[in-house]
Amino acid sequence: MQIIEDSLDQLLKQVAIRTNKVANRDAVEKSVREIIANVAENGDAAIKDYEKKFDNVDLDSLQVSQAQIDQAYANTDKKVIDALNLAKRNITSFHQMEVEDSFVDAKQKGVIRGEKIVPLAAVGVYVPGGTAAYPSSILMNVIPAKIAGVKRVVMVTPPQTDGLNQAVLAAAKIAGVDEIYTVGGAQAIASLAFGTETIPRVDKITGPGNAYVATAKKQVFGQVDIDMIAGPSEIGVIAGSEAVPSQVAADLLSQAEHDKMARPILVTDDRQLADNVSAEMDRQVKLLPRQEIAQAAMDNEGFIAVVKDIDDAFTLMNAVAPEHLEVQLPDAISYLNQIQNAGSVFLGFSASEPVGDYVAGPNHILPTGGTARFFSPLGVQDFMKRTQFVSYTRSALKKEADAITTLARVEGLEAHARAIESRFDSK
Ligand SMILES: NC(=O)c1ccc[n+]([C@@H]2O[C@H](COP(=O)([O-])OP(=O)(O)OC[C@H]3O[C@@H](n4cnc5c(N)ncnc54)[C@H](O)[C@@H]3O)[C@@H](O)[C@H]2O)c1
Ligand SMILES: N[C@H](CO)Cc1c[nH]c[nH+]1
Ligand SMILES: [Zn+2]
Repeated sequence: MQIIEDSLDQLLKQVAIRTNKVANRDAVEKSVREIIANVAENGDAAIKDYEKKFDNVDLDSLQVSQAQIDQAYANTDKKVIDALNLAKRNITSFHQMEVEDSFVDAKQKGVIRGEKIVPLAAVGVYVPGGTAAYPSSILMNVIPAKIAGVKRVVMVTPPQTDGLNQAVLAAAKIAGVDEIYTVGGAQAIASLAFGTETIPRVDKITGPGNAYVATAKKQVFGQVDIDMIAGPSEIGVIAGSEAVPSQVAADLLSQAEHDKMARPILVTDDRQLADNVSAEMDRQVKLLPRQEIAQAAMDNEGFIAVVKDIDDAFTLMNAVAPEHLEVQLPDAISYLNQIQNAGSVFLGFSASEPVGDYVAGPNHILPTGGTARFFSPLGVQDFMKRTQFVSYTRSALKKEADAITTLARVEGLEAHARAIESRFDSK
């Protein structure tokens, strides 16, 4: 990967240029807009056309039957089922800690105030499936939704030319998905946002995907809620001279292999480590089955930055705001409060990123493209909404009536003031 060694100011400028490339984004946005409009107008027929065009599959039916799901579960290797169940246990125990409670406050005489938290009624979860299958992303999407209490979890995933992926269907059964439709890309997002003859319209769409999926979610936001922009994977590693080059390289490649647009970044204060990691990546990438994808990500999106010291490394990484951040430094946990922007953080030499992809328990559906500045990991809160309520007795209202009517008249809203005063008119 390209190594850049410069002052912090220059490196910050480079990061801004690299992470704000618009050329590619414009082309994707245009084609996604067309796909969404076509699906909104032509429903299932448009979906089937796109599935032929992009995934090379002729679809008769879009929905997967319960019998197909049960059969897939029976076909799946017990070792895979056991691993999925272990992941499920850890994801469940972690996400149960996120549950928030409703509250009621009755401290003021005659006034009751509160906030009621309810699950969303129907959500659509996107499970990627273009160049790899993602059973783990089903668990990450669906377990928090079910903990929240969502009744209708609708899963969409691209169809495959060689039939449905059996581990994906098995994971859907383990996670408790309610309905599955084989549709992918922007057309899947459009179908969940607008509804078609077969696919129900949902209240919110969650889940990761490639640039087409992430862009489509952005475009349908408002018609439907979305969780975040969870696009092509990213890994930032901050490492010093104590890190092992072959391990740093392996971790960077673990995310590079997701997508040609994935982004592996190393920031270090040690030029020798930078050279060694670069050489290791060149060696290791040739040994990977997904070499072509990982190499493209390294060439197009990846870089190694050499900074003056570790404080500068954190400043630069906070500007990148990576989806995943590994801190490969001694006493890594002591750096936690230097991290402002990252989707998920992996502390220490053994916390290799894939531990979080599969089993640790925190969610692996995470913000990308610099959006970790303001988005959070997917969680139980994403599947719940809040409604607030108040109740006043007449005498409690009387005490505050003057303040209400004063504020209403300051805003020129006479009807508001009279609504309050009508409670005290003598008739
Ligand atoms: N950020 C996260 O939390 C997270 C988690 C897991 C995976 N991911 C990312 O998910 C992505 C998975 O990507 P994938 O491609 O394997 O599967 P995907 O399901 O996201 O995308 C496949 C779909 O893309 C559409 N598509 C492909 N080329 C197109 C084109 N030229 N025009 C219009 N549509 C087109 C097709 O409809 C296809 O069904 C990767 O980028 C990976 O890094 C991100
Ligand atoms: N690293 C991905 C999130 O960017 C999640 C994943 C699923 N399977 C393997 N990895
Ligand atoms: Zn991964």
